[in-house]
Amino acid sequence: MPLVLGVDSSTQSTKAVLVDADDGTVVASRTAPHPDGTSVDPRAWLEAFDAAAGPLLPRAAAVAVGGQQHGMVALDAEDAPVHDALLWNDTRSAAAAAELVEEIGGPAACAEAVGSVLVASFTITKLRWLRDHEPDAARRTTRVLLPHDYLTWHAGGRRSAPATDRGDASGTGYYSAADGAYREDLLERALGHAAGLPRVAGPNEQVGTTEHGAVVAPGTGDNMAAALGLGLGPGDVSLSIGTSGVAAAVSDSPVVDRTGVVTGFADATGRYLPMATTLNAARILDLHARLLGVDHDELAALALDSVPGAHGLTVSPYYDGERTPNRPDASGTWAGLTTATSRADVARAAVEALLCSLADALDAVAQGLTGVDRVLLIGGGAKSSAVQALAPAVLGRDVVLPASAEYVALGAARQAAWTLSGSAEPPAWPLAGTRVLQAEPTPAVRDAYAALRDRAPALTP
Ligand SMILES: Nc1ncnc2c1ncn2[C@@H]1O[C@H](COP(=O)(O)OP(=O)(O)O)[C@@H](O)[C@H]1O
Ligand SMILES: O=C(CO)[C@@H](O)[C@H](O)COP(=O)(O)O
Repeated sequence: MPLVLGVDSSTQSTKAVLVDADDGTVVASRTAPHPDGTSVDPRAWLEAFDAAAGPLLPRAAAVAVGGQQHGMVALDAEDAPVHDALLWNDTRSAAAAAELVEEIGGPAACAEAVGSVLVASFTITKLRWLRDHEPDAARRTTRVLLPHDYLTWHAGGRRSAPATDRGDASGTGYYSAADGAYREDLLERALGHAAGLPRVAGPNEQVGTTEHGAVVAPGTGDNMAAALGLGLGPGDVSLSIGTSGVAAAVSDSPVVDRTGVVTGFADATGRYLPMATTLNAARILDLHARLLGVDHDELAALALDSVPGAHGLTVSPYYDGERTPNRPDASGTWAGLTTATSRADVARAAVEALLCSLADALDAVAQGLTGVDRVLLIGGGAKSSAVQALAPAVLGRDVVLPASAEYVALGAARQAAWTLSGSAEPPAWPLAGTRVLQAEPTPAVRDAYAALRDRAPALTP
């Protein structure tokens, strides 16, 4: 029974799981926090990787990293960062995104070229921002990596050339998943000059070796790793409540959404991963808990003490700007407060707003599918008993709750086991301990949310 290590370097922390390659049983796990903020010195992720994964690495025969998508790791000729990495949720490049979409020929042409209509999350928009706002740093940029590429290179001691995979590459804005090729012309247009890019490895191709002789697998974006960890199949949609809220499904053919709501990413196995992503998710609950002076369990208990619709309190939860809908400059709005509004209502409104926002993302992804058989709920926010209780009510359908686990790290581990085995398919690890959540639908909650959401028109991408 060889052991394999899966690492999730997501927005808020690094999680590492050491797993039995034969059946996916977790034998050890560790975590390390990341700095707060929407721009981060990427070397902080290397430190978090060393703290979380370092002690487990000597026991692993293979390792893979799933990383938060899109982050801009711009390196100079000595491979030192020229600037803090702007993360997927940093909206300062919103104007650059609009500019690039226009230069590429408009939303439809952009979706055709790179699979998605660019918004501020995409790496390419951050490079344009760098060119315009930090020209010296832009001039010194000789190589551009994504967070998972940077960490994968680190795991292999930088002894092999940097590599990426088509899943994470598909979120850059300078890679076409449909064509399986970089659009270096677009990168050059954004940054002002050419820069080195990691080679795009195959889904289970070895890209390096650790100092202990373990196989380094290509890794992927965190959402692609989650799909692999869940074993997402046709008819499945995953809903992840992490820092971002994500609805994702696997598809055999590329998806091109000219409205820009669904991004046409690639998955980690050679297929595609249409997704809709919100910028505000678990942190909606964090904020309301902080304002109420309670922890997450108390927030959930309070929320369950209120009623559907929170006695008229509706929240537009776009606290940190939003991406679905595309409102990078938005902030949060509370509507329907009265002197009778209770703490329980404030908690309830947060959970309902989070779920309504995810329901919009789910609807957008479902539109491109022939049908949705299962909705699977994962991520830190899915641990909330109020989220679990209210999800089927707000979504108006049964929801599958897999056993609480780090599915991004597990997906990375599964890729590591696949790379180690050299077999044609990833190992078949069971998805044990799932529960089906059911509740009476509460459509009025979504109606109230939609009315508040639509008071301000969305920006056209
Ligand atoms: N029991 C809980 N109820 C609600 N939210 C929770 C709970 N446990 C953790 N969280 C929230 O989940 C988030 C972390 O989720 P995670 O999926 O690890 O995020 P990311 O992958 O973006 O780093 C944090 O914002 C945290 O406060
Ligand atoms: O930008 C996206 C997807 O396009 C985000 O989903 C990031 O990949 C960050 O993920 P989490 O840290 O929330 O898991």
